[in-house]
Amino acid sequence: MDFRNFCAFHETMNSMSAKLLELNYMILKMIQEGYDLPKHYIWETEDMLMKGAVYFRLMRYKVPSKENNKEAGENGLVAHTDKNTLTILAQNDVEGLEMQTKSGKWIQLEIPHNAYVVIVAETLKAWSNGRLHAVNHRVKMKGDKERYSLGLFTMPKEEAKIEVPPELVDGNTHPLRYKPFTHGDFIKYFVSTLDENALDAFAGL
Ligand SMILES: O=C(O)CCC(=O)C(=O)O
Ligand SMILES: [Fe+2]
Repeated sequence: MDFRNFCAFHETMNSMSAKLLELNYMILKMIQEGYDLPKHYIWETEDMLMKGAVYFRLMRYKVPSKENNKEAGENGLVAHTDKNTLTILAQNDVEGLEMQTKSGKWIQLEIPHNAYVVIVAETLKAWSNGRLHAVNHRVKMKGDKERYSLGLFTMPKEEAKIEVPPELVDGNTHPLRYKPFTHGDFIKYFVSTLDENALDAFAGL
């Protein structure tokens, strides 16, 4: 890539990440409005859930080799839940992203051209008192085309205390599921255990 092309590419990536970040904030706001939370939460929750690092990643998935192809295409990304707040993904028109239903079945997404996928991550699940589901997902490559995806991942600050708003707690239908925790402690615990259910360690009172 020559320098001029590189600058144009850089500019496109910058304006795309800015737009996706805006969309990320907009979705969070819609979630809060959907729960009918008092207005002051909009700022407080943004501060709690969105003011840390923002990662914008381009991912490349190679065409599976012949041997792997025979074994139903093991290339891709292992099953996981995201550990940030909200993830927004875009892809070139090569499918491969799969989501696991609550009953354990894997479904391959058919993502329309130019569409985005929004994934609720673990911290947002905790904040919502488990009302929002952080879906288990993976990438399985099968065909003969490379797949590219672009992801924007928003995260709380390390020291941000994740607390369920009292409005989302209801003794009968939604008792408090997570004690307040800092995002840094959650990530430290996850990195040291690599336990996909790390959030459970912050459950209970
Ligand atoms: O590439 C994709 O579609 C998914 C990527 C992903 O799940 C991740 O990076 O956490
Ligand atoms: Fe993910």
